[in-house]
Amino acid sequence: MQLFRTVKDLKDFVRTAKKEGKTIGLVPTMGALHEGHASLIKAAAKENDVVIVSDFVNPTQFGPSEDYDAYPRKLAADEKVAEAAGATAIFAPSPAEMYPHKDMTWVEVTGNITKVLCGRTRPIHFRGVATVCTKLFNLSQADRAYFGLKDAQQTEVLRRMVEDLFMNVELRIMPIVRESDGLAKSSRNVYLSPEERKAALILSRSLKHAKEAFAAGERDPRKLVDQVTAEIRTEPMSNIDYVELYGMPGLTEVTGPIDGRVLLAVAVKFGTTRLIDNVVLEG
Ligand SMILES: Nc1ncnc2c1ncn2[C@@H]1O[C@H](COP(=O)(O)OP(=O)(O)OP(=O)(O)O)[C@@H](O)[C@H]1O
Ligand SMILES: CC(C)(CO)[C@@H](O)C(=O)[O-]
Ligand code: BAL
Repeated sequence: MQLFRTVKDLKDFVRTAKKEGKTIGLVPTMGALHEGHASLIKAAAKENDVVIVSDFVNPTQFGPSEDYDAYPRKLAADEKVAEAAGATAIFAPSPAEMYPHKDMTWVEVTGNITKVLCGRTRPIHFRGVATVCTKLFNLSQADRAYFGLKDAQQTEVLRRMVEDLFMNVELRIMPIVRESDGLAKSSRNVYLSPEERKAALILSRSLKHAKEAFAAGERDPRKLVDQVTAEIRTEPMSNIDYVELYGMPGLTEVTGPIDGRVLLAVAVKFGTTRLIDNVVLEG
């Protein structure tokens, strides 16, 4: 597996791969790779000749009081995980490589999809994600790009961007990988104290109960949301940011399903760590 630190080196690699008629899969990440990322890399390796993993903590998607500085950076370990999962190359640029000019060119998806849910507390977040993903799609010339459904709103924002800008990349959305006790794998889990880690299990547990209620016939969005909210509140260490449904009329301004799915999504803080999770109810 090759490591590229510069835009030029990545471009040279991509040019050669394209000349050889190879298909390219891109897995955008912020590093600190875990089994969730590995599942995306494995899927990409199955479907493409070449797999490029980007490993870049993107400054433009963090708000001023967020965890950009604290975010874990582990390139040496990431190289091992990426290679074992089947990556051909890892692209780990500096912020100056990715953002060479002070005067920025932004890509911004407007409308409710970027303003609700995570957009309420992270108002500049999706502009940073859309901008960096556009750069990564252009640099990698990927045929397919792989994202996790854990960041469900992100997948919907990117789907709209790709559609609106006629980008030549197919988005492949993969299921959430969990710890054996149910906690969704996340690079931010390392911030949790042992007590917070235990408390955080309320997310997957309450979502599982909502799925059971939906399977038993519950179709009132308010009741499903209230059920999850009430269960999360039984955990004293939790501090709810949102509990919302996607793709079901009645409760949220986000219209339309995500990738054809009805999802119940949550964002909850445990201490200073904000975790997100969701469950597919239908689709
Ligand atoms: N548990 C998981 N299962 C499947 N995909 C995942 C999982 N965790 C992250 N991903 C996906 O990996 C990609 C890169 O995510 P990122 O590097 O931000 O990791 P993360 O663990 O989600 O970190 P963070 O906790 O900061 O959100 C995204 O498409 C994300 O949805
Ligand atoms: C897609 C992404 C790598 C863009 O920085 C990031 O938002 C993430 O890790 O989900
Ligand atoms: N996985 C989303 C990256 C972020 O929270 O900034």
